[in-house]
Amino acid sequence: MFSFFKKKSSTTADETAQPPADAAPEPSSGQQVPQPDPSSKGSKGWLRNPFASRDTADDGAEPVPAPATPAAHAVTVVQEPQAKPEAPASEGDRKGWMDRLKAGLRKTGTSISTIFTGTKIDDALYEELEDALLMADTGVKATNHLLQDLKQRVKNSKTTDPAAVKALLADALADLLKPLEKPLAIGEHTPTVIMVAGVNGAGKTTSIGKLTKHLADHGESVLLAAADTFRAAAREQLGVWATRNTVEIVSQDGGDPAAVSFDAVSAGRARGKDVVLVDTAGRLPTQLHLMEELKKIKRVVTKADASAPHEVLLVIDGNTGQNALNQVKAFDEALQLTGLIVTKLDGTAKGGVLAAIAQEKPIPVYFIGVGEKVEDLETFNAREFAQALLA
Ligand SMILES: Nc1nc2c(ncn2[C@@H]2O[C@H](COP(=O)(O)OP(=O)(O)OP(=O)(O)O)[C@@H](O)[C@H]2O)c(=O)[nH]1
Repeated sequence: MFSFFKKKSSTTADETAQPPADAAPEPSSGQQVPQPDPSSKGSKGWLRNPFASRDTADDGAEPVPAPATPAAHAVTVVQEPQAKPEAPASEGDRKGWMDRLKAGLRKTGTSISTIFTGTKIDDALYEELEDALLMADTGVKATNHLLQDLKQRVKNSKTTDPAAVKALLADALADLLKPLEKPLAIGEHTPTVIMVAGVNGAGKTTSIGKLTKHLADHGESVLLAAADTFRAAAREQLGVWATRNTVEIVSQDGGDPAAVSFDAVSAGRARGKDVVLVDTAGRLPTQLHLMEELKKIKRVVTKADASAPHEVLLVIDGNTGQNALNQVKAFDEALQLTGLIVTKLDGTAKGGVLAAIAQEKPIPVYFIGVGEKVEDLETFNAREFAQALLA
């Protein structure tokens, strides 16, 4: 069931001809780095990159962009995705995921579901529902929208059974969430560069790891950029995922995260990778200098590849409820987000935040996480989510 769309590459013959001459600078003397294996697709072990030693790393200046081939700047023609998700899931996978999703969302859903156990549809029921939705961090706007929509549906259906109202609420919720449903598309660009941001501990590295596994399992070549240069543990954590999935990683102790990102994207181009995933350090939107640093990473990625980043994802922790909506707004203003990953929906009573996002800042939710295991990250489906929430 985990899926992404593989678009046809719009890369021209010229683009694929040769990487820019300086896209793969030599490591500085003294640095111990293995050389990349050009035939690394499917090779064993991951290769520490030889690109992390650019002298642009710590001088504060933005790295000089690699001179791209003329064709690399050509306008890319978007081709229709081959509208079939990779790796259709078996029925067993699907059932397993729905069970995990239901179990994960139980805390949010229980308080809403119990409202429909009475015998009458009256003002008291709607008031209780309003409270429950607000408690689930659905937010005032989305709660009002859902109540209005639900009352209309109840009127149209002429039902007098509270249990039927629950099913109508699931429909209203699914319709509200529908605009958030969008698959991650890769393959239109080589590589597809995905930058990942979020506050500390939101689940960025874990989600990147899970995503890497899914992509690698589907034969996509992935290169990871450990652009969290502050925290050694974060780099190590990403390194573990790289090892586990036998993908390459560009990593550097300290230094400038923008330089690491530049090197990774340049390496990704030079080595013809399908996907480059850039893991950035956690930060709060109120830490303005760190938000400026994120903007710089994005600018510098564009210098390495004029069309990149192709996706800018924000990872949000579902437990943070309404605050997650504020994060979406703030990070979007800084980075112009293209998608979200919502983690830790397991065990939270605040799963309603997705409705608030749909109502106030409908940025696509590519994936949701309901646990720490690799199979606990899945594509977002509005109807499934609404059904699981009110199960
Ligand atoms: N329960 C649960 N835990 C999760 C989920 N996703 C991530 N985690 C856990 O959340 C914790 C933080 O995850 P990280 O991936 O390290 O978060 P991060 O955003 O990279 O953290 P920083 O690099 O410090 O900003 C880890 O213990 C993960 O196992 C999820 O969907 N559910």
